[in-house]
Amino acid sequence: MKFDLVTKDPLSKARAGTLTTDHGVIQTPIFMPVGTMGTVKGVHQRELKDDINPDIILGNTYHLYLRPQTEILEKAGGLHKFMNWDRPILTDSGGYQVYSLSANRKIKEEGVKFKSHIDGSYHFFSPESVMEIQRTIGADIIMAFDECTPYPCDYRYAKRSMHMTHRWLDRCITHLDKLPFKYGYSQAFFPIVQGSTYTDLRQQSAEYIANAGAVGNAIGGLSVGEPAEEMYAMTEVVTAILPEDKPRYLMGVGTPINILENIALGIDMFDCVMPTRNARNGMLFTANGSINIKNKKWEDDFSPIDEMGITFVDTEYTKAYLRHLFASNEYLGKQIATIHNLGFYMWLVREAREHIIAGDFYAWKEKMVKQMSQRL
Ligand SMILES: Cc1ccc(CCc2c3nc[nH]c3cc3c(=O)[nH]c(N)nc23)cc1
Repeated sequence: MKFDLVTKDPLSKARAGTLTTDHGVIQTPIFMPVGTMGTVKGVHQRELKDDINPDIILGNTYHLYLRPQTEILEKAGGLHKFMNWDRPILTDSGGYQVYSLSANRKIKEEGVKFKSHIDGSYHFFSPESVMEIQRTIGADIIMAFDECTPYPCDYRYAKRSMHMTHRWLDRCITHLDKLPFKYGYSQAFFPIVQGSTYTDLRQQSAEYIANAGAVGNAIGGLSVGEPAEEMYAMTEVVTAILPEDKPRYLMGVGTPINILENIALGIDMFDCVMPTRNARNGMLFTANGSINIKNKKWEDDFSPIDEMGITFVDTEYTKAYLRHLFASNEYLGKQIATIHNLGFYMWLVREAREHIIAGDFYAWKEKMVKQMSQRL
């Protein structure tokens, strides 16, 4: 995998880049739609390509391991073939999902024992086993097996957990070196910085991850409920240490404003469940703030969903119609809102890229942050 930095912004640490993988090119800054179970919920792969056009989507090791299970994915020739998506895919390693989804899990040095949220059966993830699972899923970018510390968490716990994440990282790398690619294309491996919201731990973890010399690096342990200011402060500390010539992925972030602020701090890749999850709840993001389409005030508003929207739903349907679909619990409503929100997130990061290249990103960012803070 190759990463070329196209340009840098004079007034911030924002960068525009191009990431080349065996399944295609990724223009950064990029937003990666979450496709947990091998689908971006409610959106056909054809709509995804034609109307939202993300350079890369995310899959989930935890979910795919439990269902359809790795042997099915292997028989299919990997996740790309299974879901008929021939562009890049990134999979998370499953640690975070065990911590956030499984009722009772036991984290030990060896790995994590957990109960399936589907049928209650017991399973065990280790750095070695999730490297094998991610080889079989076949994503273009795979993540290290880490422990995402909860927020808040005390210093001692954060320190112990960070050192275990570093030992797990070494085990991932050692094991990965023994596992050939399964489907004839290469897979890039990203380690993950932890350290909770403690500056000294974040610096230690960033140094350790930078020394691993991977082709890309991720920042974990954030977007777990901490105040935005703490998220920005930790991002600043870590991006000062991570190598400039490698892509930086801030996991689980975030709102449109979080994304612009973190682009200014030198982040290149983002993922978040908000555009898809909030869409299913009738919450629409726009350049002028957010809209709760279920609100009665839209029931006779026959204006387009979003005059400045970039997807077909924005101009082909009215606010009144979309509100009606939500009021009647019609699943077309969720589909329309999902396409709108993902289209808005793609527009936002593409606009950011253009302004970084034009050299006026900082002023544009300040204007957008104000504009998007409105409640419509
Ligand atoms: C499909 C998919 C869903 C979600 C993710 C990212 C999930 C995610 C976080 N989400 C919010 N904060 C997060 C922190 C971490 C983290 O520290 N480590 C890992 N491995 N994942 C995180 C990746 C892929």
